[in-house]
Amino acid sequence: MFRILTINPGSTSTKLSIFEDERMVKMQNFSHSPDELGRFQRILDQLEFREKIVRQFVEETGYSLSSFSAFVSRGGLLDPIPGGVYLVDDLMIETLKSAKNGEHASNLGVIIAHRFSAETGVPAYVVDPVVVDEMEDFARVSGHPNYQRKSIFHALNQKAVAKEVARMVNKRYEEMNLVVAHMGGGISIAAHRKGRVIDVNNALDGDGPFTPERSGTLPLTQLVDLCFSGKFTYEEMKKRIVGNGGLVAYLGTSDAREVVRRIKQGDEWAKRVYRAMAYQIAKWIGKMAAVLKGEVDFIVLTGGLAHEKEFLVPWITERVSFIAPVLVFPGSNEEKALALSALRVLRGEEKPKNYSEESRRWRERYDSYLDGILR
Ligand SMILES: Nc1ncnc2c1ncn2[C@@H]1O[C@H](COP(=O)(O)OP(=O)(O)OP(=O)(O)O)[C@@H](O)[C@H]1O
Ligand SMILES: CCCC(=O)O
Repeated sequence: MFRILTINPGSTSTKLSIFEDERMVKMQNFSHSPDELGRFQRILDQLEFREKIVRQFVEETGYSLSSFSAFVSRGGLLDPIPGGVYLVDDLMIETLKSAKNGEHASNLGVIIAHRFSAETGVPAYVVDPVVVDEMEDFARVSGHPNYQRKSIFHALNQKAVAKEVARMVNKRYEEMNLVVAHMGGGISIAAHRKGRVIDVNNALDGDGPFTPERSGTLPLTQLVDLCFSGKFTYEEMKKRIVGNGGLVAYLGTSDAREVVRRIKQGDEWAKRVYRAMAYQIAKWIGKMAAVLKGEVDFIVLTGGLAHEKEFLVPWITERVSFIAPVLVFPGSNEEKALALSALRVLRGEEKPKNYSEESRRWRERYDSYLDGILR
């Protein structure tokens, strides 16, 4: 029997679980209030706080860290790599500690898993980090040679749900074309072609539909004007894009349940904003259907917002169901996806990838793309 600890830190939560083979024996979602996290200036400063939670969670089960077969975490803002399972290595930790690709709560999970591994000799893995990049070169072209589109998205849940759909219809993921919309605090909408995510909005950097807490794509010239108006600092402008954008900016809440409550009480403004979010999501699904040349087996809605079946899901569905059947997988399948990936490696069914090698290979391909673009 293999015992696996999954570590999944999000912007407002730390989700932990323990699996024994395929069986989940414990799962807990620790929510962190803005007050609790507000005392930390940088995400990296939360490391000890989050690590303590993980240690306590394990201690309460009565297991020792050395009784585990693997520690596995959702990866963070590493250098771009293809999807898969990766052995955590020193280069990964260096990349995340330097935050050279930015800060994200998922950076912490990898560092914690690596610490546990150093302490016990048990291997640590990362699965489908947010930087998974399988984009076609076409999709990287932004409209100006100085700017390249990037692939940053909910790779772990997107791939887990896509594989679940394939299983459901007795096909392999590599045989299917899907448009998957992960709709959480951030929203990513991706074209999966035969097992590769060939295009997706950058869910973290102001690209895509607006979301509960992010602005998505904004009118560029207005944004530039505001940046140079002298009214806002760099940090304030960034916060308008991620954190205080979207529903938070329009309605003062990121909670879809609160928005639904207001709509039911007759709040027409809340209804208009929420409907606009559904409209933008539908437009991005349409874009990804065009990427797949209309050859779409299913459209898949997932993430926390996919629970909201009274307004949001029907509003999206009415605009996109002409493309392909719409499937709804509320919430996320991340814990199971992490554990099953580690299990495949532990059983010798899959070989973990090497981060240093894959990121170097990606960089070489990217450099040759850039040579073409900047020529
Ligand atoms: N049962 C539910 N009914 C309606 N809305 C819900 C429900 N559960 C969660 N949501 C909404 O889903 C959104 C958050 O989704 P989720 O929990 O997937 O986000 P997250 O994990 O914080 O961020 P991300 O998915 O971007 O990593 C919020 O707007 C929340 O109000
Ligand atoms: C970018 C993917 C994860 C998130 O939205 O925070």
